[in-house]
Amino acid sequence: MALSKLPTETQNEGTDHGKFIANEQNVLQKHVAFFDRNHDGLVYPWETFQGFRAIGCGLILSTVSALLINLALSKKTRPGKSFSLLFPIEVKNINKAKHGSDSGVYDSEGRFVPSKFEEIFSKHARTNGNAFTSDELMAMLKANREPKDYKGWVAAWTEWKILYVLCKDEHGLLHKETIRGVYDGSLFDHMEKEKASAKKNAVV
Ligand code: HEM
Ligand SMILES: [Ca+2]
Repeated sequence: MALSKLPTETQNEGTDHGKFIANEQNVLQKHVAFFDRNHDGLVYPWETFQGFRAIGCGLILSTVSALLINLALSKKTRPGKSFSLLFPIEVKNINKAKHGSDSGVYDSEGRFVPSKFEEIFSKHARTNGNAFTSDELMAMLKANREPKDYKGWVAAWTEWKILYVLCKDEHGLLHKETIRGVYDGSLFDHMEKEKASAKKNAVV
């Protein structure tokens, strides 16, 4: 076998005329690619901010999230590279930014693990089966906690809490299909379109 094209070297390097294309297998790349607003494979803090604004988050949440996410993840996704004051996140290495105390639905390569996805509902969505109440979500977070992994606890709590606040229905339920969409990032596109059309209707 020719060594010049090892799959591990090429699998995350998709580009089309200079545009970064997320790897189909690495679903975590798709989760993050929404925030790479100009598709160059890097998410800068202002792009994280723009992405949060595009899905309807307020100024304060968008600003604080952009600063914290880029400060926390930039170095991890730039192995071997020196510190950058612009705090870019490299989408192709996003699996290196995984933290502890997560659900395990993304594996260490950023792939989506269907059995883990089903497991979070069979174990924790006790009332409805296909949706979480707020209490069930908190119970899941607690169950996922690894001892003394305080950073992981905060990261997981923040991810799930923001998702819950943004996407719960009128009965306070967070649905399975919504959660599926957050894993592959399609939820963000959907929210952006909804927000844009709501704005358009408000103007007309
Ligand atoms: C409103 C925006 C966002 C929401 C609601 C959100 C929500 C989530 C959720 C629910 C998970 C799954 C955690 C688990 O399986 O336990 C997750 C994982 C992850 N997210 Fe986001 N996310 C958002 C934005 C971002 C951004 C901007 C980045 C980075 C640029 C990012 C990077 C990650 C990473 C690296 C993981 C994997 C964590 C792990 O499995 O250890 N997310 N996110
Ligand atoms: Ca970018």
